[in-house]
Amino acid sequence: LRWPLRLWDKFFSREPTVSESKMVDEVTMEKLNSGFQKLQKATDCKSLLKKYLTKDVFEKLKNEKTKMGATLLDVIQSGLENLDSGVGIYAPDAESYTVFSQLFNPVIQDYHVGFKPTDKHPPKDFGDVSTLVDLDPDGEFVVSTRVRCGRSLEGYPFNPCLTEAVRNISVSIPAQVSLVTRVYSRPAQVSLVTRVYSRLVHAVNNIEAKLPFSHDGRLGFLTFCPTNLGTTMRASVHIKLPKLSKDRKTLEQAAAKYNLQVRGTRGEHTESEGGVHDISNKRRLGLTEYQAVREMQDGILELIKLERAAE
Ligand SMILES: Nc1ncnc2c1ncn2[C@@H]1O[C@H](COP(=O)(O)OP(=O)(O)OP(=O)(O)O)[C@@H](O)[C@H]1O
Ligand SMILES: NC(=[NH2+])NCCC[C@H](N)C(=O)O
Repeated sequence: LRWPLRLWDKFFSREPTVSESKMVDEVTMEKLNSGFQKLQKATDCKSLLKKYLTKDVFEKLKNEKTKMGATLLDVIQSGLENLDSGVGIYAPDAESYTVFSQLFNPVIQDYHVGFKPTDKHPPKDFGDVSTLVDLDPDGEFVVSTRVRCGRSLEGYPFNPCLTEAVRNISVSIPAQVSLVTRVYSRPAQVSLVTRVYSRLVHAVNNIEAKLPFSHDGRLGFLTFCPTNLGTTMRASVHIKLPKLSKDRKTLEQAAAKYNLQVRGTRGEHTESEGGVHDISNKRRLGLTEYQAVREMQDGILELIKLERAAE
Protein backbone atom coordinates (compact mmCIF):
# COMPACT_ATOMS: atom_id res chain seq x y z
CA LEU A 1 0.00 0.00 0.00
CA ARG A 2 2.90 2.35 0.77
CA TRP A 3 4.23 2.32 -2.74
CA PRO A 4 1.04 3.42 -4.54
CA LEU A 5 0.50 6.06 -1.86
CA ARG A 6 3.95 7.50 -2.50
CA LEU A 7 3.19 7.57 -6.21
CA TRP A 8 -0.10 9.36 -5.51
CA ASP A 9 1.81 11.90 -3.44
CA LYS A 10 4.38 12.42 -6.15
CA PHE A 11 1.92 13.07 -8.94
CA PHE A 12 -1.11 14.54 -7.27
CA SER A 13 -0.04 16.43 -4.17
CA ARG A 14 1.67 19.81 -4.26
CA GLU A 15 2.81 22.54 -1.92
CA PRO A 16 -0.06 24.83 -0.93
CA THR A 17 -0.06 28.18 -2.73
CA VAL A 18 0.43 31.29 -0.55
CA SER A 19 -3.30 32.03 -0.60
CA GLU A 20 -4.06 28.50 0.60
CA SER A 21 -1.31 28.44 3.21
CA LYS A 22 -1.64 29.63 6.75
CA MET A 23 0.79 32.48 6.04
CA VAL A 24 -0.25 36.01 5.24
CA ASP A 25 1.31 36.95 1.88
CA GLU A 26 3.81 39.81 1.48
CA VAL A 27 1.52 42.19 -0.39
CA THR A 28 -1.17 41.84 2.30
CA MET A 29 1.41 42.37 5.03
CA GLU A 30 2.66 45.55 3.36
CA LYS A 31 -0.89 46.87 3.06
CA LEU A 32 -1.49 46.01 6.69
CA ASN A 33 1.62 47.83 7.88
CA SER A 34 1.01 50.95 5.81
CA GLY A 35 -2.69 50.92 6.72
CA PHE A 36 -1.88 50.73 10.41
CA GLN A 37 0.54 53.67 10.09
CA LYS A 38 -2.14 55.68 8.27
CA LEU A 39 -4.58 54.94 11.10
CA GLN A 40 -2.08 55.95 13.77
CA LYS A 41 -1.54 59.30 12.02
CA ALA A 42 -5.29 59.99 11.63
CA THR A 43 -5.67 61.87 14.91
CA ASP A 44 -9.21 63.06 14.16
CA CYS A 45 -10.45 59.52 13.36
CA LYS A 46 -13.11 58.51 15.90
CA SER A 47 -13.82 54.94 14.78
CA LEU A 48 -13.91 51.99 17.16
CA LEU A 49 -11.24 50.46 14.91
CA LYS A 50 -8.90 53.33 15.73
CA LYS A 51 -9.78 53.07 19.43
CA TYR A 52 -9.15 49.35 19.80
CA LEU A 53 -6.52 48.44 17.20
CA THR A 54 -3.58 49.17 19.48
CA LYS A 55 -0.03 48.36 18.43
CA ASP A 56 -0.13 45.32 20.67
CA VAL A 57 -3.38 43.96 19.16
CA PHE A 58 -2.13 44.72 15.64
CA GLU A 59 1.11 42.78 16.21
CA LYS A 60 -0.81 39.81 17.62
CA LEU A 61 -3.31 39.64 14.77
CA LYS A 62 -1.43 40.67 11.64
CA ASN A 63 -0.24 37.12 10.88
CA GLU A 64 -3.57 35.42 11.59
CA LYS A 65 -5.71 33.82 8.90
CA THR A 66 -9.05 31.97 9.01
CA LYS A 67 -9.64 28.63 7.29
CA MET A 68 -11.45 30.46 4.49
CA GLY A 69 -8.33 32.60 4.06
CA ALA A 70 -9.51 35.87 5.63
CA THR A 71 -6.81 38.13 7.08
CA LEU A 72 -6.76 41.16 9.37
CA LEU A 73 -6.70 43.29 6.21
CA ASP A 74 -10.14 41.95 5.21
CA VAL A 75 -11.38 42.89 8.68
CA ILE A 76 -10.04 46.46 8.78
CA GLN A 77 -9.91 47.49 5.12
CA SER A 78 -13.21 49.39 5.22
CA GLY A 79 -12.17 51.38 8.28
CA LEU A 80 -8.77 52.17 6.76
CA GLU A 81 -10.36 53.45 3.55
CA ASN A 82 -13.12 55.34 5.37
CA LEU A 83 -11.55 57.11 8.29
CA ASP A 84 -14.90 58.74 9.13
CA SER A 85 -16.41 55.31 9.97
CA GLY A 86 -18.15 54.91 13.29
CA VAL A 87 -17.09 51.29 13.67
CA GLY A 88 -14.67 50.49 10.84
CA ILE A 89 -14.46 46.69 10.94
CA TYR A 90 -16.30 43.81 9.29
CA ALA A 91 -16.06 40.04 9.72
CA PRO A 92 -15.21 38.33 6.41
CA ASP A 93 -16.48 34.99 7.76
CA ALA A 94 -17.88 33.47 10.96
CA GLU A 95 -14.51 32.25 12.21
CA SER A 96 -13.14 35.81 12.12
CA TYR A 97 -15.09 36.63 15.27
CA THR A 98 -12.89 34.06 17.06
CA VAL A 99 -9.58 34.40 15.21
CA PHE A 100 -9.64 38.21 15.46
CA SER A 101 -11.48 38.30 18.79
CA GLN A 102 -8.89 40.59 20.36
CA LEU A 103 -10.17 43.32 18.06
CA PHE A 104 -13.83 42.26 17.72
CA ASN A 105 -14.49 41.74 21.44
CA PRO A 106 -13.74 45.29 22.64
CA VAL A 107 -15.58 46.78 19.63
CA ILE A 108 -18.60 44.57 20.39
CA GLN A 109 -18.49 45.47 24.08
CA ASP A 110 -18.35 49.17 23.27
CA TYR A 111 -21.14 49.12 20.65
CA HIS A 112 -23.54 46.74 22.41
CA VAL A 113 -23.48 48.69 25.66
CA GLY A 114 -21.23 46.47 27.79
CA PHE A 115 -21.53 42.96 26.26
CA LYS A 116 -18.38 41.39 27.75
CA PRO A 117 -16.22 38.57 26.27
CA THR A 118 -17.59 36.32 29.03
CA ASP A 119 -21.23 37.19 28.26
CA LYS A 120 -23.47 34.89 26.26
CA HIS A 121 -26.31 35.98 24.01
CA PRO A 122 -29.68 34.56 25.22
CA PRO A 123 -31.68 32.08 23.11
CA LYS A 124 -34.03 33.50 20.48
CA ASP A 125 -37.29 34.72 22.00
CA PHE A 126 -39.73 36.83 20.02
CA GLY A 127 -42.03 37.06 23.05
CA ASP A 128 -45.73 37.83 22.97
CA VAL A 129 -46.17 40.21 20.03
CA SER A 130 -49.63 41.26 21.20
CA THR A 131 -48.23 42.99 24.30
CA LEU A 132 -46.64 45.84 22.33
CA VAL A 133 -48.48 49.14 22.54
CA ASP A 134 -49.45 51.93 20.21
CA LEU A 135 -46.65 54.47 20.56
CA ASP A 136 -48.60 57.45 19.36
CA PRO A 137 -52.38 56.84 19.11
CA ASP A 138 -53.10 60.35 17.79
CA GLY A 139 -50.36 60.28 15.17
CA GLU A 140 -48.70 63.43 16.52
CA PHE A 141 -45.09 62.28 16.46
CA VAL A 142 -44.51 58.89 14.81
CA VAL A 143 -44.44 58.94 11.02
CA SER A 144 -43.65 55.25 10.46
CA THR A 145 -42.29 52.12 12.14
CA ARG A 146 -39.83 49.54 10.82
CA VAL A 147 -38.30 46.40 12.29
CA ARG A 148 -35.54 44.63 10.42
CA CYS A 149 -33.00 41.92 11.13
CA GLY A 150 -30.14 40.30 9.23
CA ARG A 151 -29.16 36.70 8.61
CA SER A 152 -26.21 34.99 6.90
CA LEU A 153 -26.18 31.58 5.30
CA GLU A 154 -24.31 29.01 7.35
CA GLY A 155 -21.05 27.81 5.82
CA TYR A 156 -20.51 30.71 3.41
CA PRO A 157 -18.16 33.66 3.80
CA PHE A 158 -19.69 37.07 4.57
CA ASN A 159 -19.81 40.12 2.30
CA PRO A 160 -16.18 41.26 2.29
CA CYS A 161 -15.06 37.86 0.98
CA LEU A 162 -18.21 36.79 -0.85
CA THR A 163 -17.45 35.71 -4.41
CA GLU A 164 -19.77 36.21 -7.39
CA ALA A 165 -20.78 32.53 -7.30
CA VAL A 166 -21.90 32.70 -3.70
CA ARG A 167 -23.66 36.06 -4.17
CA ASN A 168 -25.87 34.44 -6.79
CA ILE A 169 -27.19 31.98 -4.21
CA SER A 170 -28.42 34.81 -1.99
CA VAL A 171 -30.41 36.46 -4.78
CA SER A 172 -33.45 34.25 -4.28
CA ILE A 173 -33.68 34.96 -0.54
CA PRO A 174 -35.07 38.53 -0.50
CA ALA A 175 -37.74 37.32 -2.93
CA GLN A 176 -38.81 34.74 -0.36
CA VAL A 177 -38.97 37.38 2.36
CA SER A 178 -41.26 39.66 0.39
CA LEU A 179 -43.53 36.74 -0.53
CA VAL A 180 -43.89 35.70 3.07
CA THR A 181 -44.52 39.19 4.41
CA ARG A 182 -47.06 40.07 1.72
CA VAL A 183 -49.44 37.23 2.49
CA TYR A 184 -49.48 38.05 6.17
CA SER A 185 -51.69 40.76 7.61
CA ARG A 186 -53.24 41.62 10.97
CA PRO A 187 -56.46 43.31 11.96
CA ALA A 188 -56.12 47.09 11.98
CA GLN A 189 -56.95 47.42 15.69
CA VAL A 190 -53.62 45.97 16.87
CA SER A 191 -50.85 48.52 17.63
CA LEU A 192 -48.58 49.71 14.98
CA VAL A 193 -45.49 48.25 16.49
CA THR A 194 -47.26 44.86 16.86
CA ARG A 195 -48.21 44.73 13.19
CA VAL A 196 -44.75 45.52 11.89
CA TYR A 197 -42.99 43.26 14.40
CA SER A 198 -45.37 40.33 13.77
CA ARG A 199 -44.63 40.45 10.06
CA LEU A 200 -40.93 40.23 10.73
CA VAL A 201 -41.33 37.35 13.21
CA HIS A 202 -43.49 35.45 10.73
CA ALA A 203 -41.03 35.99 7.87
CA VAL A 204 -37.97 35.02 9.90
CA ASN A 205 -39.58 31.86 11.25
CA ASN A 206 -40.66 30.77 7.78
CA ILE A 207 -37.31 31.32 6.17
CA GLU A 208 -35.44 29.79 9.08
CA ALA A 209 -37.43 26.58 8.62
CA LYS A 210 -35.98 26.29 5.10
CA LEU A 211 -32.45 27.70 5.37
CA PRO A 212 -29.64 27.13 7.87
CA PHE A 213 -28.41 30.46 9.26
CA SER A 214 -24.99 31.26 10.67
CA HIS A 215 -25.29 31.15 14.46
CA ASP A 216 -22.79 31.18 17.29
CA GLY A 217 -23.22 29.91 20.85
CA ARG A 218 -21.92 33.17 22.35
CA LEU A 219 -22.79 35.80 19.74
CA GLY A 220 -26.17 34.52 18.50
CA PHE A 221 -26.95 35.15 14.82
CA LEU A 222 -23.90 36.30 12.91
CA THR A 223 -23.59 38.85 10.13
CA PHE A 224 -20.54 40.53 8.67
CA CYS A 225 -21.08 43.67 10.72
CA PRO A 226 -20.31 43.57 14.47
CA THR A 227 -23.24 45.98 15.03
CA ASN A 228 -25.62 43.33 13.70
CA LEU A 229 -25.09 40.33 15.97
CA GLY A 230 -27.27 38.39 18.41
CA THR A 231 -30.82 39.34 17.54
CA THR A 232 -29.45 41.52 14.68
CA MET A 233 -32.68 43.41 15.17
CA ARG A 234 -33.12 47.13 14.59
CA ALA A 235 -36.58 48.39 15.50
CA SER A 236 -37.01 52.02 14.52
CA VAL A 237 -39.48 54.82 14.22
CA HIS A 238 -39.35 57.79 11.93
CA ILE A 239 -40.38 60.42 14.41
CA LYS A 240 -40.82 64.20 14.68
CA LEU A 241 -39.80 65.62 18.06
CA PRO A 242 -39.45 69.32 17.23
CA LYS A 243 -38.58 70.53 20.71
CA LEU A 244 -36.16 67.78 21.70
CA SER A 245 -34.48 67.81 18.33
CA LYS A 246 -33.74 71.54 18.13
CA ASP A 247 -30.19 70.42 18.55
CA ARG A 248 -29.16 66.90 17.42
CA LYS A 249 -26.63 66.51 20.23
CA THR A 250 -29.35 67.08 22.85
CA LEU A 251 -31.62 64.57 21.13
CA GLU A 252 -28.79 62.03 20.96
CA GLN A 253 -28.03 62.49 24.65
CA ALA A 254 -31.69 62.03 25.62
CA ALA A 255 -31.96 58.93 23.40
CA ALA A 256 -28.73 57.40 24.72
CA LYS A 257 -30.25 57.25 28.22
CA TYR A 258 -32.65 54.62 26.86
CA ASN A 259 -29.99 52.85 24.75
CA LEU A 260 -31.48 54.38 21.62
CA GLN A 261 -29.58 55.55 18.55
CA VAL A 262 -30.50 58.56 16.41
CA ARG A 263 -30.07 58.56 12.64
CA GLY A 264 -31.10 60.94 9.88
CA THR A 265 -34.16 60.45 7.68
CA ARG A 266 -32.36 58.42 5.03
CA GLY A 267 -30.58 56.23 7.55
CA GLU A 268 -27.10 55.99 8.89
CA HIS A 269 -24.73 58.90 8.31
CA THR A 270 -27.52 61.17 6.98
CA GLU A 271 -29.18 64.34 8.23
CA SER A 272 -32.77 64.85 9.34
CA GLU A 273 -35.15 66.07 6.63
CA GLY A 274 -38.28 68.01 7.62
CA GLY A 275 -37.58 67.35 11.29
CA VAL A 276 -37.87 63.55 10.88
CA HIS A 277 -35.34 61.41 12.76
CA ASP A 278 -34.86 57.65 12.71
CA ILE A 279 -34.61 56.42 16.31
CA SER A 280 -33.92 52.74 17.08
CA ASN A 281 -32.59 50.31 19.67
CA LYS A 282 -28.80 50.54 19.59
CA ARG A 283 -27.83 47.19 21.08
CA ARG A 284 -28.88 44.03 19.31
CA LEU A 285 -26.73 41.59 21.24
CA GLY A 286 -27.13 40.35 24.82
CA LEU A 287 -30.91 40.70 24.91
CA THR A 288 -33.81 38.79 23.35
CA GLU A 289 -35.69 39.90 20.23
CA TYR A 290 -38.64 40.85 22.43
CA GLN A 291 -36.42 42.89 24.76
CA ALA A 292 -34.85 44.64 21.75
CA VAL A 293 -38.19 45.76 20.35
CA ARG A 294 -39.32 46.73 23.88
CA GLU A 295 -36.14 48.78 24.28
CA MET A 296 -37.25 50.82 21.27
CA GLN A 297 -40.89 50.99 22.36
CA ASP A 298 -40.23 51.97 25.99
CA GLY A 299 -37.53 54.48 25.09
CA ILE A 300 -39.70 56.16 22.45
CA LEU A 301 -42.56 56.45 24.95
CA GLU A 302 -40.16 58.22 27.33
CA LEU A 303 -38.91 60.57 24.59
CA ILE A 304 -42.49 61.46 23.68
CA LYS A 305 -43.14 62.26 27.38
CA LEU A 306 -40.04 64.49 27.41
CA GLU A 307 -41.18 66.21 24.20
CA ARG A 308 -44.60 66.93 25.70
CA ALA A 309 -43.02 68.27 28.89
CA ALA A 310 -40.51 70.50 27.04
CA GLU A 311 -41.18 74.24 27.02
N1 LIG B 1 -39.09 53.70 10.90
C1 LIG B 1 -38.79 53.84 9.63
N2 LIG B 1 -39.72 54.18 8.73
C2 LIG B 1 -39.40 54.30 7.42
N3 LIG B 1 -38.18 54.10 6.92
C3 LIG B 1 -37.22 53.75 7.77
C4 LIG B 1 -37.46 53.61 9.16
N4 LIG B 1 -36.28 53.27 9.75
C5 LIG B 1 -35.38 53.20 8.78
N5 LIG B 1 -35.91 53.49 7.59
C6 LIG B 1 -35.22 53.54 6.29
O1 LIG B 1 -34.47 52.35 6.13
C7 LIG B 1 -33.36 52.62 5.28
C8 LIG B 1 -32.15 51.87 5.74
O2 LIG B 1 -31.68 52.38 6.94
P1 LIG B 1 -30.14 52.32 7.33
O3 LIG B 1 -29.31 52.32 6.11
O4 LIG B 1 -29.86 53.36 8.37
O5 LIG B 1 -29.94 50.98 8.09
P2 LIG B 1 -30.42 49.50 8.10
O6 LIG B 1 -31.01 49.08 6.78
O7 LIG B 1 -31.29 49.34 9.28
O8 LIG B 1 -29.10 48.66 8.31
P3 LIG B 1 -27.76 49.00 9.08
O9 LIG B 1 -28.11 49.41 10.46
O10 LIG B 1 -26.99 47.72 9.06
O11 LIG B 1 -27.12 50.08 8.30
C9 LIG B 1 -33.19 54.13 5.23
O12 LIG B 1 -33.52 54.58 3.95
C10 LIG B 1 -34.19 54.65 6.24
O13 LIG B 1 -34.78 55.84 5.85
N1 LIG C 1 -24.79 49.61 8.41
C1 LIG C 1 -24.03 49.20 9.36
N2 LIG C 1 -23.77 47.93 9.42
N3 LIG C 1 -23.59 50.10 10.24
C2 LIG C 1 -22.54 49.96 11.18
C3 LIG C 1 -21.19 50.41 10.68
C4 LIG C 1 -21.15 51.08 9.34
C5 LIG C 1 -19.84 51.60 8.86
N4 LIG C 1 -18.98 50.55 8.42
C6 LIG C 1 -19.15 52.38 9.95
O1 LIG C 1 -18.20 51.87 10.51
O2 LIG C 1 -19.54 53.49 10.21
